[in-house]
Amino acid sequence: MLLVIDAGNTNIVICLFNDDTIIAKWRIATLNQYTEDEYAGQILPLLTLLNIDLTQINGAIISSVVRRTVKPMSAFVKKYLKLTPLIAKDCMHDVSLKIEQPEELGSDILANAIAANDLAKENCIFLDFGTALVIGVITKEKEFLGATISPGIKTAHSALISKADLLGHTNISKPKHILGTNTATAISSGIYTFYVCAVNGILSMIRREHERDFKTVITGGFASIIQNEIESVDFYDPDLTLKGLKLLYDFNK
Ligand SMILES: Nc1ncnc2c1ncn2[C@@H]1O[C@H](COP(=O)(O)OP(=O)(O)O)[C@@H](O)[C@H]1O
Ligand SMILES: CC(C)(COP(=O)(O)O)[C@@H](O)C(=O)NCCC(=O)O
Ligand SMILES: [K+]
Repeated sequence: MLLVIDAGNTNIVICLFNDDTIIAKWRIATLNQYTEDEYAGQILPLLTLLNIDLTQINGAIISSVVRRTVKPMSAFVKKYLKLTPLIAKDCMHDVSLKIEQPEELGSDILANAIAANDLAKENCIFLDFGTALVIGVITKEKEFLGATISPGIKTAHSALISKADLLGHTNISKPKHILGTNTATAISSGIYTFYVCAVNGILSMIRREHERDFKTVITGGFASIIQNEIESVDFYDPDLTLKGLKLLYDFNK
């Protein structure tokens, strides 16, 4: 079994692949400066709950866009699973990065690109609705052309309410009417509608700039609330990043 760890800015997702199938997946908050033993305290009970025999885990890969998590996560895998994990950022891959500073590219974005290419087998735009909203492009020939990085839905919402004295927390969901009739429904509609328009706008601008068609693949914690409003989503895969990391692992093992 392969252990895949994807540390994002909000959640660390931990999953187990048995061959190509995800047999378990857990999310923990990306909090604090944890030690390897604290990660063990969080993760080992989850494995035990499912009666996972630790000796059956024979590989591990870690992707992190949160620098402070890399060392202790890696130390956790070494100490408790007796494995040396691959670090996604240091892995070889066959994507041609048409960008100025390849070393800057988040390994979650690279993983998404690899999985989107594998899934769509065509020129593809992938959208990841996490802490950030990342919209990237990978061609059929595995050229990564670049991305847009915007505030994610919750990030934009938090920024708004932290700056506005009279605004409080609201759930973001598809509004019944565009015009809210109280503060909560006005914010909910405002954030939701803003993202729907922005995403559809960015998609059509990418298509126009590149004068070709693209399949679209969406993922990330907030993808499910917005997917029906995005014009022509070809694939919704909540596990896109994890699957990309598995492909990266296979390429490097
Ligand atoms: N399975 C889920 N169901 C519903 N909401 C989710 C789920 N996973 C994540 N979220 C929400 O999405 C947000 C962040 O998504 P995620 O893609 O995990 O972010 P990041 O990769 O930046 O850590 C979280 O704040 C959480 O509220
Ligand atoms: C863009 C991101 C913040 C997305 O993070 P996430 O929303 O998954 O937590 C992350 O991929 C990152 O820090 N990337 C480095 C910059 C770059 O990829 O160009
Ligand atoms: K992510």
